Amino acid sequence: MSTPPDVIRSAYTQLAVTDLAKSRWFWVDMLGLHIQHEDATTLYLRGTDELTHHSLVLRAGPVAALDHLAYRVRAPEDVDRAERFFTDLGRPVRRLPAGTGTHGVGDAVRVVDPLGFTVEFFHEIARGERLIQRYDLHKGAQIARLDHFNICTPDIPAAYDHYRSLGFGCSETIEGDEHELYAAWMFRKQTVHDVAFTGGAGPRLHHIGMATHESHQVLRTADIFGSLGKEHHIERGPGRHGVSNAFYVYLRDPDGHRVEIYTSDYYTGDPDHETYRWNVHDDRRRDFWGNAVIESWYKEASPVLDLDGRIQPISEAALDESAVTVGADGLGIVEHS
Ligand SMILES: O=S(=O)(O)c1ccc(O)c(O)c1
Ligand SMILES: [Ca+2]
Ligand SMILES: [Fe+2]
Repeated sequence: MSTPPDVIRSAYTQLAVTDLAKSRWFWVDMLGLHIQHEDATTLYLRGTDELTHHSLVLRAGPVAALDHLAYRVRAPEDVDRAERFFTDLGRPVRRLPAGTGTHGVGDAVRVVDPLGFTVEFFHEIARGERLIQRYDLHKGAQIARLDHFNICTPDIPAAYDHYRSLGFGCSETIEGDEHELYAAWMFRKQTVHDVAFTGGAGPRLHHIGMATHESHQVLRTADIFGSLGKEHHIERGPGRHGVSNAFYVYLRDPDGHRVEIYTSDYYTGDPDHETYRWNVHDDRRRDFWGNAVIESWYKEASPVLDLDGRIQPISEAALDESAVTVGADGLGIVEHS
């Protein structure tokens, strides 16, 4: 296997949206993302702490779908490494020299990875002016930055193996009594995850996680949607995660794309960082206070496009976490002293 690219972090998501004006209302007016650039068909957005051009691209299209995920790599040579790595895997690969891909991004390569997701690897990207202390421009959810991608895939062990081959660490897992893998959180930057896997039919995008600095911004997000009678966009939470320990709320945008407003996870940067493993019967794993996970959160997700913009066919999952029940007493089977 050839040398993998040196991935720094999850960097941006490009979504296809069916009504750019409605998406602008949700992502800019309500969530407060900063418009770095826009044209008739596309919005380029970023959070207050982000110094690169964008972390979310919304492009008008006929079908709501994930166009591609994008990871930033450490050096220009890592774009070549990515091209070679996925070519050697026999995967579809398309080089996008500077000026031919996403506005603001330089030389890049897009691949369809072994899980069926269209993924871009780039190094060069235009800079954005520093908004970190422009509190006068921090609006809505006051999102600081993109934190992670969460993808639905039917074969969690295969997803784990693929991302391990790209040098990702594993911070936490959800496992069955026989250690079958239901979910995993994997990282390159030194926090809980850049990517996580939710078991289910796939390839589909489960959600993008956007980080705020404080839990009061998560609560404020829910309050803003409630204030405007738009509470139907709130799908799950606010609450405290077991996995990651983050405080969260999940929203659905006008196309049904899921976004998580997420804050306060933890450092994972030491070389001997150990994976924390949850039992699938522990009902604190996904919500630390034992609140149930709404069915739509397990079942609904966005389809993904291939390199030519066609919807990728999906395969059904072998394991279904939502079908796993906790103990009869309502307590997690894993008894805690
Ligand atoms: O619900 S989980 O606690 O498993 C969870 C943890 C971290 C996340 O980013 C997430 O989306 C979900
Ligand atoms: Ca319980
Ligand atoms: Fe998440």
